[in-house]
Amino acid sequence: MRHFDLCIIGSGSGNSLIDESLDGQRVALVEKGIFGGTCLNVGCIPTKMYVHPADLASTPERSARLGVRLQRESVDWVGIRDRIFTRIDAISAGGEDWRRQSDNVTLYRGTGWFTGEKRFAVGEEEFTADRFVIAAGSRAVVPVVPGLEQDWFADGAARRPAWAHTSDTVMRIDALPASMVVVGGGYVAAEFAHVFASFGVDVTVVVRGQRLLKDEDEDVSARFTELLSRRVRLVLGTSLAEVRADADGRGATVVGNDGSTFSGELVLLATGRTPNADTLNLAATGVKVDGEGRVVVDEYQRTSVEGIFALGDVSSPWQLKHVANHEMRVVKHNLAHPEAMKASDHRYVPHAVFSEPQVASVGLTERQAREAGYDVAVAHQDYGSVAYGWAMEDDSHFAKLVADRGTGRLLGAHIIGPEASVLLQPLIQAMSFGLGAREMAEGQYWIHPAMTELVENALLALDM
Ligand SMILES: Cc1cc2nc3c(=O)[nH]c(=O)nc-3n(C[C@H](O)[C@H](O)[C@H](O)COP(=O)(O)OP(=O)(O)OC[C@H]3O[C@@H](n4cnc5c(N)ncnc54)[C@H](O)[C@@H]3O)c2cc1C
Ligand SMILES: NC(=O)c1ccc[n+]([C@@H]2O[C@H](COP(=O)([O-])OP(=O)(O)OC[C@H]3O[C@@H](n4cnc5c(N)ncnc54)[C@H](O)[C@@H]3O)[C@@H](O)[C@H]2O)c1
Repeated sequence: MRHFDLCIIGSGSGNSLIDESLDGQRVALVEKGIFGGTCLNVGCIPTKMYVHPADLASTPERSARLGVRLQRESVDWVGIRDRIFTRIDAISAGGEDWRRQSDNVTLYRGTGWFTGEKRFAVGEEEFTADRFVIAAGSRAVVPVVPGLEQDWFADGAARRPAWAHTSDTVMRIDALPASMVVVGGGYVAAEFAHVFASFGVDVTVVVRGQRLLKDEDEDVSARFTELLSRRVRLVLGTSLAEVRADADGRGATVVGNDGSTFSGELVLLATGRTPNADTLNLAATGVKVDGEGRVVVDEYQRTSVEGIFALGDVSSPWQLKHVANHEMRVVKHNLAHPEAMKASDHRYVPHAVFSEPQVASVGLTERQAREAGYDVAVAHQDYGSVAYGWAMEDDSHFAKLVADRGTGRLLGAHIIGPEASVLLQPLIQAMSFGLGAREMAEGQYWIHPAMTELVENALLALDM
């Protein structure tokens, strides 16, 4: 049986582990799907390559109130799609070729699973390795309701009806549908609702709760829900009970728990992602999994088995690429320096939702801070209160800061509005490096009249 020094399962963030620090080691890299993983092929990168044209396509909606009347003439879906995937597919193929050519890496293409203690199989081949890194990611969850078959969405499935999609397939459709129903109220629903509504599709979003982006600070989530409802048909408080394919096969009808029905040429299931840990037969090698289906890791990304690490969506409660990348760098260090391991830093993990409007957030919401017992100061600053916001005639967006009067430091920062993901970054920096809110506001120049004055004024508005 073949033996490796290291086996990496998953070519997303796992592929980035391989560099000159592994020269001279025999490495097995196992990948069952498109080379390069979720972010590159079906996640962050293509979605944002659609979001930017969508921002442009929706400009007429925003510019008219400033006296600039524009018209969206047309959206060349096929042109946009092919531009995006010609670029991405080439990166994926190039990355795969590069790995095939490396002297010390053996690329296994297929689904792998553990067959024993540090023993692994891919198809007919079985091998052992001294060390493993489990970087197998997550997959879209398909609700178990009548009318949806789980098999349609399995790897390489051919039977899926043309109307049924998850984020894995919806970006490659042949033509824009006239109408679509999005099920879910999280990141994927928010981003694709923006993309398709901007491109002229009649979008209905069906959410089981009362708000979209329910894990955001309540003020942000409430404002986002209100603003998106101006752009799409938003149906709140309705659980998915059934999906009925239309008789002519050209669409489907989503049925809510109260019997309400919503029809679309396309149905996008945006109902979360689950770790792929359950597909790896981890019990055979003794790696523990928690109640949420995630591989259990400690702060050094070590699993319950010595020499087996895990990183990214398969083990992390944050299903975010910057978290997977951070954990990958930690694992890379810990593989090379077992005597001086580094811990992952999950203190201030930010995220952004690239919808219209954008939302970005880090740290505690106001409710979480109060429940944790802090002496909480809160500042709420409207975009429209600073000079650049006047230029935009903004009346919808804001930044909200949550701080601890005890230490003078920020506990959380939440922004909804244009470039929220960029405006948040200095606040992430302040929290990460322990900079006090007042010091941050007063200890530097803020360019006038840039939008960053929103952050300056929010900091100054904290009553501390
Ligand atoms: C639509 C969408 C948009 C997103 N946008 C953003 C964003 O804007 N910003 C952000 O931070 N995050 C975003 N994410 C999340 C981000 O893509 C993930 O957090 C990240 O890609 C996870 O990386 P990973 O390395 O853990 O897993 P992956 O990149 O998924 O890699 C895991 C790999 O393992 C392979 N694999 C799994 N099981 C096996 C097996 N048994 N045998 C062989 N191979 C196996 C899979 O095929 C896959 O290629 C988005 C996700 C989606 C779905
Ligand atoms: N910009 C980004 O960083 C970005 C973008 C897209 C995805 N992602 C990552 O991918 C993950 C998956 O995104 P997502 O939007 O699918 O998940 P999510 O967890 O953000 O949202 C899932 C939504 O589906 C609803 N839901 C779940 N089960 C349901 C059911 N049976 N019936 C009806 N509704 C149901 C939930 O209430 C929630 O509104 C995110 O958690 C995020 O980490 C990140």
